[in-house]
Amino acid sequence: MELVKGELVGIVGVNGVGKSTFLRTISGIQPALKGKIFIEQKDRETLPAPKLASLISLVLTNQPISKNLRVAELVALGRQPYTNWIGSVNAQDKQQIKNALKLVNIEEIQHKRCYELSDGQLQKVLIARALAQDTPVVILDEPTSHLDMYHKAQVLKLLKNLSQKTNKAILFATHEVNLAIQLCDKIILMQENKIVKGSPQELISENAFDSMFPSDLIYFDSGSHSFRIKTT
Ligand SMILES: Nc1ncnc2c1ncn2[C@@H]1O[C@H](COP(=O)(O)OP(=O)(O)OP(=O)(O)O)[C@@H](O)[C@H]1O
Repeated sequence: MELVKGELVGIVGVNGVGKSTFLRTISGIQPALKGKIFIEQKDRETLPAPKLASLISLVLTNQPISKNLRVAELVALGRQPYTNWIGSVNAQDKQQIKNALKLVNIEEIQHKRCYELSDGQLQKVLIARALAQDTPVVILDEPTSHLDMYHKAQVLKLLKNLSQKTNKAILFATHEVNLAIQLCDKIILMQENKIVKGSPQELISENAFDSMFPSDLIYFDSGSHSFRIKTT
């Protein structure tokens, strides 16, 4: 598989199919059982941790964070791969932090403590931290879990805009298939015995979504490009 700069790529698939395992493997949290990962032509396994941190940023669900920190402080942690051993930020770091807050549109809440934020706001802060890290690749695991329908759409729309504005490759795992179809440039559909990838339109025309779930309860409606519940 290939990730291209400026593209938003969603990974979809049923619970337990391996989406998170795949993302953890790409980002180096766990070793690959098989295969190789190259980032900007460099073999990931040969990259020292600080170099890897300048290439891939990661936003995980339920990752432990210190909610006592203020928003701007948490975003500033994204600069950690570039700061000196005491973590002091220079003018360039400050500019990157400012840019990240602006891109995600959270400047107004930058002085709030993270425990004061809603789940949707916190998710944006974590995305801003990844942007402050200034990497060509951003990986997110279920960035919209715990969010209501409006905020799910808002976060995914934000990722779409960021991929275009910042020219980053953004890869995320999601259960929001209907939203992914509307917003992603490419979709990777993981199934137990095969992986299909392509533009949403390509996957729809190949009827790839038809076999995603057991057919007793829901079905893929090719007219509305969305999953629907069977009423009979
Ligand atoms: N630490 C672990 N040790 C052993 N097996 C694991 C571990 N983590 C995950 N698995 C197993 O690996 C498989 C893939 O899990 P993974 O979490 O990657 O799936 P997923 O597609 O992200 O699922 P979900 O949509 O439920 O988050 C599952 O069968 C899971 O039980």
